[in-house]
Amino acid sequence: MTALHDKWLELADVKDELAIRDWFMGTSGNLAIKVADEPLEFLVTASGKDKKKRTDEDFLLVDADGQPAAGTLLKPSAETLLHCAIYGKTGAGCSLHVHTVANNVISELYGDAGKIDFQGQELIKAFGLWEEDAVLTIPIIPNHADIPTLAAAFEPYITADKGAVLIRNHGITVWGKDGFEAKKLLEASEFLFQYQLALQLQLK
Ligand SMILES: CSCCC(=O)C(=O)COP(=O)(O)O
Ligand SMILES: [Zn+2]
Repeated sequence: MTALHDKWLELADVKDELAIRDWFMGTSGNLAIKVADEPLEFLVTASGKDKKKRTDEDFLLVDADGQPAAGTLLKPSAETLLHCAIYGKTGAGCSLHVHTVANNVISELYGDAGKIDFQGQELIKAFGLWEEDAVLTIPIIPNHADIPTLAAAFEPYITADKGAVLIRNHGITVWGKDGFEAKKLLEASEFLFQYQLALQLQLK
């Protein structure tokens, strides 16, 4: 089996699991997985597809600039530049972007603050934060329609091989060393968002 085939299957399996959670509403979301470092090549979801379906045209290989690495009729995700920024700046191997109601509402509630902090929550350990008083900070950036502008706003927050950034009233992008870690961070983030929204309802 080739690295490309292995990585294709790894990303397809992650995609199926996120689809079961209904995290690809209205064709939203995009996923990527690194295939090679030198030169950088990664698989990214084709733009505008129904990501709940599994097909042979779900992903295409792109280069460091997000351009197709081989002749194809498929169009890379409109948000490929964000994945390029992650692989260009870190050793991450997988990056995931989904739109959920919870991540959108949290991004709007905390958008003016530019971040949301989580402390005293067991699930922040998913991000490697094991200390008693540790704080997980998830930055929130504006949702620029122009993707190069969005990628430029996103880039300063790519500071480690794993992380998460909320895009206001749009969605979340997470990255980690492989599909397993990126999915873990995504699920942990969504748990924390849902918890925060449920808690705020109780406090009213
Ligand atoms: C229909 S959702 C608007 C575009 C978007 O935010 C997204 O995540 C999906 O775009 P893609 O080009 O990756 O299909
Ligand atoms: Zn999006």
